Parts: sequence; structure tokens; C-alpha cells
Amino acid sequence: MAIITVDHLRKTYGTRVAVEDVSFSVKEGEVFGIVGRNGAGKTTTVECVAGLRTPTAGTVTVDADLKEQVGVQLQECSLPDKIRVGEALALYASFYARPADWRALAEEAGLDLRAPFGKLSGGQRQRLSVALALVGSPRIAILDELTTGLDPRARRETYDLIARIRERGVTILLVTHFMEEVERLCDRVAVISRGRVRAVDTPEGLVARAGGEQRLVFHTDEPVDALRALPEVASVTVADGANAPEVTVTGTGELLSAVTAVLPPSRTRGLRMERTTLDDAFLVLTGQEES
Ligand SMILES: Nc1ncnc2c1ncn2[C@@H]1O[C@H](COP(=O)(O)OP(=O)(O)OP(=O)(O)O)[C@@H](O)[C@H]1O
Repeated sequence: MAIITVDHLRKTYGTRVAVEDVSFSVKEGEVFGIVGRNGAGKTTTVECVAGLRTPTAGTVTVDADLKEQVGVQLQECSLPDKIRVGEALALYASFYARPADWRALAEEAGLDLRAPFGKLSGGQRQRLSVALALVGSPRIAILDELTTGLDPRARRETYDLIARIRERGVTILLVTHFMEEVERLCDRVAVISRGRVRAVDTPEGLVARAGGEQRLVFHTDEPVDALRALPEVASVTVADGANAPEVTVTGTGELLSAVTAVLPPSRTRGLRMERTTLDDAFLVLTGQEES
């Protein structure tokens, strides 16, 4: 059952259209990603879901008490430098009727309760902002650009934290620029471009939409005509190479096994496999010109 339904959402600021027409629904317990380039309308969309902005047209239905059951972490987490982690969590917990155990939350997020906000690293600040979004024991957590600006290690730690929250059955609406984050965390994702939804699908579904084709590239002096007859193979092209012709085989399914059964790797050189990635899919779906 849908816990969030966004139906033909439109939001304008004066003459500026931030969100043109966005529809999607999120099931309870799902991690739902919203991806798109800068200015695509992602933040405005989730702010409307969180009740922080009023739609110009269309509807947003959230099957939860917005104040008590929806936790929001928006892009920048800013607190006074001197406030300690424990004080911030206790303060936020006091806003809710049934707060979570904030000490346990801090431990789960790897935070020292006594550390002042001003001394936290970027990764610690992000994990604190996630902990603050969760301190009311929400059914829905809205997380906006969690890992922007973090180094790879801090990013991984944040992913682990989100994976643990998800195990508790919290529905997560996640705004991100990172396809790695989508691949690791999201069950489904809406791709937004210029205020419109271009696709809603699983990460694998998005890759498949963008072609989902595999390419094998290698050098060989052997004949390659037999490869053309394989059901997995879509095309075989041969180009001049420095020492031996360069062969490119495209196709789907178990392409590598099918090709190497006919032409063992010992008779090829420099074999490499290329696949459509989620990054490729994102570029296809949002249009390469729109940077
Ligand atoms: N308060 C506002 N007043 C006027 N225009 C706004 C306001 N907030 C956002 N916009 C504009 O609306 C458009 C969508 O902005 P939004 O922040 O929703 O995009 P986004 O996809 O979240 O971008 P980013 O990834 O850069 O955060 C942008 O063109 C932005 O400049």
C-alpha cells in the first residue's frame, strides 16, 4: 500500500517553475530514490511531501502524521558550534510525543555525545543530521543529498547507517546525485528532469531501459564468424588493431560465457567487458544536453 502519493505536483515560485508535473507513489518500507541534475526540482518535491511547501497544483498524500511520523533531513545541517551532539539530540527528542532512544541512535550513528557540533567532521555532521531526522521514531524519513561533499569512506558509513534504518521498516525518501547510492540503497527510483518525471523503476529496470546491452572487446587473429550465430550476440564488428584485429561483440544475457565457449580466452588478448551502467542510464534518461 502506498504511504506517499504525489499526483501531478506542480510548484512555481513567481514565474519560475520549479516542479512542472511530478507523480509517483512510495510503498511502506521502501527506499525510494529521487535523482536528477541540479535544479531539476528534487528538493522542492520532497519539501512538498514533508509539508514544508504548499503545492501550486496537484496533490500530495502522506499516510502518516506529518509532525510526529515524518523525519526530515534537508541539505545543510547547521547548528550552533558549541552545542554538543547529546544536547542537540535531547532537544530534538523533546519536540516529539514518542521520541526514539537518542543515546542508542547516537551510538548507531557512531557519534560521541559530548562532541561539540563545531568539531564534527563532514561525515559526522551528516550522520548527526540523519540521527536528528530519526529522533522522533518516524515512519517516513526524508533525506536530501545525504552524502554530497563526503569522502568515499564517510559516504560508505552513511550508507551503512541508512541500510540499518531500512531494516527497521522505516520508509525512506532519498534525494541524491549519486548513482552508487541508488544502486546500493534504493528499491525504486524516480528520475526527474526539468520538473518532470522521466522514469520510475528499479535501478536494474532503469539500466535495461537505457539499453542494458553488454559489449565485449578483444584482439584476436582467429576467425570470428561463428560468433554471429550465437543467440546472445547482436553484432560483431572487426576493426584493424595494432598487432591483431580488434573485435567488438555486443549482445545480452550470458554473453561472456557464450563467446568464450566458442573462442577460448587463450586465443584472445585484452578481453574486456563493458555494460550499460546506471550512470549511462541516468544520462540517457535526463538528456545529455541538459548540464
Ligand atoms: N525559494 C525559491 N525561490 C525561487 N526559486 C526557487 C526556490 N527554490 C528553488 N527554486 C528554483 O526551482 C528550481 C528547482 O529547485 P530545487 O531546489 O527543487 O532543485 P533540485 O533538483 O533539488 O536541485 P539541487 O540538486 O541543486 O538541490 C531551481 O531552478 C531553483 O533555482
